[in-house]
Amino acid sequence: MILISELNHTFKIGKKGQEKDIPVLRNVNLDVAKGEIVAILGKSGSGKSTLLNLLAGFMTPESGSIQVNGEELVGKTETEKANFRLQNYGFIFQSFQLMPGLTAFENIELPLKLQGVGKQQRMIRVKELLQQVGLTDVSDHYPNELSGGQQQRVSIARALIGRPSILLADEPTGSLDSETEQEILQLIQLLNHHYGITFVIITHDEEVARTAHRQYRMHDGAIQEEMHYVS
Ligand SMILES: Nc1ncnc2c1ncn2[C@@H]1O[C@H](COP(=O)(O)OP(=O)(O)OP(=O)(O)O)[C@@H](O)[C@H]1O
Repeated sequence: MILISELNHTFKIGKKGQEKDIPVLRNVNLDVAKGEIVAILGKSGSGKSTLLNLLAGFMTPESGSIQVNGEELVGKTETEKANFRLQNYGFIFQSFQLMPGLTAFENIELPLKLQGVGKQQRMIRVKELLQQVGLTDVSDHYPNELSGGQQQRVSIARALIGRPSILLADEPTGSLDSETEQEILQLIQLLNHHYGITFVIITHDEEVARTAHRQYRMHDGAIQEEMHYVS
């Protein structure tokens, strides 16, 4: 489903003519099968966000290949990449990124509204998602009237609105206490199990990584799959 091969990326910083190269990803290889939860672990600065940004198509790598659902992402135009994202990906962020002036229902509904989907269809789909993430009772609450865990549930429902096959999550439980973190991790597992959604989760939290089927660890821009031996 996702096949990243020989991916390299270098940032250039500093004044024109005196640029300095910052190599950030070195020969990264990674694969994610359909229906898997894969965690990418690593300390701050190891290159996790850069890898996620490349996988999302927000940046172009210096070299290498990123194939998703059989399509090569590297070389696509910005418009092609935007369409590709709409069709394949949903995003979850540490900071939820909800619109404060919209209710839970309206936040989830917004992407469909922007795509011009009719009211009747929007109602059906949003109600279905509210139920899936367990928020039916608070659908008319504004983000500041919801707990952190509930806000993250809204953002997960919003990420699912376009029926993506892959959710890309950047520290999805990073702003939550450990009890709420467990609830969100259980929701991720439920969505994976019942609806076959593939998850790529970047995190520095070993607890989060344990919910994944497989883990990769990044260190100074290099990546290695963690091996688990059963004694
Ligand atoms: N736009 C940029 N220009 C130059 N250097 C950058 C840029 N973005 C990231 N870097 C550098 O690349 C390295 C990897 O950063 P990245 O954000 O990918 O790490 P990370 O593992 O996600 O860290 P964190 O967990 O703190 O978010 C760091 O040394 C960072 O300073």
